[in-house]
Amino acid sequence: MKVVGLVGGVASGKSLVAKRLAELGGKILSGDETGHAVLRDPEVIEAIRARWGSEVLDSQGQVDRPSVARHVFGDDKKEDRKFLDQLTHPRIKQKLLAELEAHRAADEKLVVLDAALLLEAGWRDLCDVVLFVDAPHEARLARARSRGWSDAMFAAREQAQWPLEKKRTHASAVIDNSGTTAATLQQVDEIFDLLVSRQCGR
Ligand SMILES: CC(C)(COP(=O)(O)OP(=O)(O)OC[C@H]1O[C@@H](n2cnc3c(N)ncnc32)[C@H](O)[C@@H]1O)[C@@H](O)C(=O)NCCC(=O)NCCS
Ligand SMILES: Nc1ncnc2c1ncn2[C@@H]1O[C@H](COP(=O)(O)OP(=O)(O)OP(=O)(O)O)[C@@H](O)[C@H]1O
Repeated sequence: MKVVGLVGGVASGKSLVAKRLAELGGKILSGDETGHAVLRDPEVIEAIRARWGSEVLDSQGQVDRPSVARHVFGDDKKEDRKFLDQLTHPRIKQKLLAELEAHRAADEKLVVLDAALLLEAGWRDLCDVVLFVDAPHEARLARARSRGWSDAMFAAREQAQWPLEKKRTHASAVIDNSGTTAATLQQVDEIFDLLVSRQCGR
């Protein structure tokens, strides 16, 4: 089984690449979705309530993510972000490991780990290869706007991550998503062929 990690800037196209790899037979693990599951853990909810108060919980007692986001993204919020990362990242890794083991047991050929913070969180060792999805700042900003993010939200999340050049140097290959989606999907197909098909004896 090959595990492919996807990294890149905010709104660079990681989900687009992941979706194509899934169409080609890969199984997707999402760092964001696994993080959301961790926020439903009662121990995590209690730690969050103790730090920021009941106002970050909704009427069902679940974590209200936009409220937590306001506490952790921003230049002056490093300590709060560190708190959240230390609370969630080990639990996310544990879940990812369990899912990887289940896929290995089912003899899956390819698993895709779509996780913006894969490198920052120290999950590189879960992957055989890491692909960096590249797109210019302006395109990413425009794509983020079209999914409802303000420019401030975009900048604050970007600043909370490694600089893109640093991410790129830790990747095994780069996918250029500065053009049409068709051009990107073509690159994904080629990489998939290298990763899986040829090794399966075709
Ligand atoms: C802060 C939270 C509550 C905001 O939730 P929200 O629904 O608005 O965002 P979502 O989880 O979908 O993440 C969207 C993007 O934000 C960025 N992001 C999320 N968490 C972080 C972080 N701790 N540091 C830097 N960037 C982050 C990533 O680019 C991610 O792809 C949530 O992201 C969270 O619990 N983060 C900590 C866990 C984590 O690191 N998750 C990402 C794993 S890849
Ligand atoms: N080549 C492209 N041309 C036009 N739109 C694109 C292209 N690639 C991605 N998009 C659009 O840009 C947005 C962001 O893409 P996507 O969700 O794949 O990025 P992401 O890296 O997974 O984002 P994040 O991790 O920040 O959630 C989506 O709305 C997607 O449809």
